[in-house]
Amino acid sequence: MFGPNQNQFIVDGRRGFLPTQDPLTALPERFGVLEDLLQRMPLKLPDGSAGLLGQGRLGAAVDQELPVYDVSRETDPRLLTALFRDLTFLASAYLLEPCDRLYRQTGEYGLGRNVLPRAIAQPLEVVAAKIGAMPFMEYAQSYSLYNYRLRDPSQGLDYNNLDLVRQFSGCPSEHGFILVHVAMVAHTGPLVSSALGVLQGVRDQDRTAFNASLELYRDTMDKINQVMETMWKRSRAEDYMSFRTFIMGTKNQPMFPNGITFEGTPAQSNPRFYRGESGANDSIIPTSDNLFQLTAHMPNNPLTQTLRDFRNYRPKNHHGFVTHMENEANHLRVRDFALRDPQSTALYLENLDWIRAFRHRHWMFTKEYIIKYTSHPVATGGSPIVTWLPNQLSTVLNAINEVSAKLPLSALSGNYRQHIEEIIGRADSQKRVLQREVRELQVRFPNQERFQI
Ligand code: HEM
Repeated sequence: MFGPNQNQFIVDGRRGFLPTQDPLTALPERFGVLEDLLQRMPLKLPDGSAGLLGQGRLGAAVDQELPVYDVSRETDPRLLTALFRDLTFLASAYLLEPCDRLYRQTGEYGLGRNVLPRAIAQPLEVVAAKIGAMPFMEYAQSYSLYNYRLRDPSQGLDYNNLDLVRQFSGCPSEHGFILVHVAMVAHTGPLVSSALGVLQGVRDQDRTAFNASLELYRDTMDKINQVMETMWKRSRAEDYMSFRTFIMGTKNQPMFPNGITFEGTPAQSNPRFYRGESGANDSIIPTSDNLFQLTAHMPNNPLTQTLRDFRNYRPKNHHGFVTHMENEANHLRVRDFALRDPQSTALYLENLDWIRAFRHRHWMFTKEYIIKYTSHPVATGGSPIVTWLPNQLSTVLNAINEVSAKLPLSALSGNYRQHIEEIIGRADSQKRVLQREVRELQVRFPNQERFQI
């Protein structure tokens, strides 16, 4: 177990990056008005009628109905995380409701509300401080990993047994989008244990144990990628823009040129700028980047600084684990240890290939779900839409190229050698395609931060 404390997110070989207990799905009665507003909030309600967002009445309903809850005496970590989830959902709906309405009429976002009212701001600030989060919607503790319920509690965390707790839109594609993330993260127990095993293998200079952990990491990444592939059918590309507005942040976003203020809080006059909800706050890829020392090979540019900034938007223990991976892998020189043996080098390459597969599929998602439909230049997390993801994808492609140059292919046997050759060839051709795509997209999105692939 890594970093035990009161937090709902522990990081261990059992639950991986999921919360240690399944989320609290409804608030206690004393928070009845908040629960009721959230039930009435979605664009479309389960009976097909328009909810508060669908009627454009969410802001007014919050202003008229929501009391200023005193949460200062709440100590139950499960309730605190549920309150954080629920207040951040309401905050984002409140701030972005005007953008959603305008986007649906004109395709433009206009301006969001720039003041978070006291009834949301005050308890949110308190709850966020208690769980060690920024007071804004995030991937793990609100939108995604703390937003599922088990249909049948006696069954496991399979996608078909999952349902949402909170939603903005209420459409099936929103359900699929969020829960595919959860179903992927449900496989991260072995990812965490094998990552620790890789480090231990180097520490003990135990080649057999090192290779066995690399194999488990590879096989787990394979499973995670298989679940990721189901996104295409579980969340339709043409629906994504209809619920994406609500997960935008206030940092680098033209809808919030002066940030937002939190009414009735000690720092009320300070404008706040927060990154929006994004899969970039998931910990699978940062763990992989760090374990395989890819982060150390990222170019020194503003895009890589953005990658670092994203790492602050996650539960404290996720952050601690990801940082531990980076420090230990660099200290132990995982890559050098792998390169001293052909079998380890091949396994290391296979792992790089799964990171490539993840990022390549992800780049396809971004083109098909977003870039096809909008010229808005900033992604929900505040990164430039056409250059940030390629910055990292090209780092992986380059690493495959560099590592493969050091692998004596003749040391590998028949079919396995062929498999590794395919990995090398694919990375090479994807790099050329990516170079061309980014060049072309930069014409349509001229002000993106530039970089060299
Ligand atoms: C329709 C599906 C998806 C779309 C359109 C999408 C879109 C994006 C975009 C635009 C970014 C850029 C960061 C930002 O928000 O500013 C991003 C980052 C990221 N997303 Fe997604 N995403 C999708 C699904 C997923 C899934 C299922 C995962 C699984 C955990 C995921 C994990 C990530 C990661 C790890 C990053 C950072 C990538 C990197 O470090 O290179 N995404 N996503």
